[in-house]
Amino acid sequence: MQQAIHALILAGGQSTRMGTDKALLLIEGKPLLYRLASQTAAFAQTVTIAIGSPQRESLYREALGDLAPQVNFVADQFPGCGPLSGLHAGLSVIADGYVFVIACDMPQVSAPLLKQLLSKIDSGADVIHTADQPFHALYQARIAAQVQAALEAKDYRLMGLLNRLHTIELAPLEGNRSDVFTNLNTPEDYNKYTAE
Ligand SMILES: Nc1nc2c(ncn2[C@@H]2O[C@H](COP(=O)(O)OP(=O)(O)OP(=O)(O)O)[C@@H](O)[C@H]2O)c(=O)[nH]1
Repeated sequence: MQQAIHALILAGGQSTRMGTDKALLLIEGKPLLYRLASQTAAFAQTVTIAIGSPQRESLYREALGDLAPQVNFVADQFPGCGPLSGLHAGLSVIADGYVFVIACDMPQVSAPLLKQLLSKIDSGADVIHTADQPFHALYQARIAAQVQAALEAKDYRLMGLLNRLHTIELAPLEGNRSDVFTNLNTPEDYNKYTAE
C-alpha cells in the first residue's frame, strides 16, 4: 500500500537551557529551522512546523525566507504541555499517512535512520521508532485523537501513549548514534557542534 510521508518539526519549546530560540541558531550560516525544513522537504509530501505560540509564526516565516510558502505553521491547542502538544498540533492538521517527527534542535536529518524507519511502513503500525529515541520517529496522522486524549488526561508521557498504540520498535541504529540523535540544548552543545 502506498503511504504518504509528511514531516513535522517540533518548535514550540521555550529553549530555557539555550537562553535563545534554538530554532533560530545558525549552522553554516542558516537557521536550524531552515536547514530542517529544507532537508525534510526533500522527501516529505508536506512540511509542518508546530510553533507552540501563534506569535512565533512571523519570526519563523522570516527565518525560512524562500521556503516559508511551502511550510504549514500550526499553533498548540494545549499550550505549555511540552512536545506531546506539538505532536498533537501537527498530527491534527495532517490528513493521513506517516509523519516523520523531528525536534527543531536536531541539526541533521539522518538518511540511515529515515531508511530504517521507512522500511517498516507496510506494517501500517501507529508508530515506528528505534530504541534510541522514540520521539524522533514515524507516527501515523490518524493517532491525533489518542494524543489528544492523553493531553486531556494530563498524561504528558510519551511512553504512556506508546504503550496504548500499535508500535514497532526497531533495534538501535548501528554506527555513531550521536551523529543521528544529537540535539543542541545548551550553549555548550551548540559551541561543540559548530566547532567540529
Ligand atoms: N509545539 C511544541 N513543541 C515543544 C513544546 N515543548 C517542547 N517542544 C519542542 O520539543 C523539542 C524538545 O524540547 P525540549 O528540548 O525538551 O524543551 P525546550 O522547551 O525546547 O527546551 P528547554 O526549555 O531548555 O527545556 C524541541 O524541538 C521543542 O521546540 C511545546 O509545548 N509545544
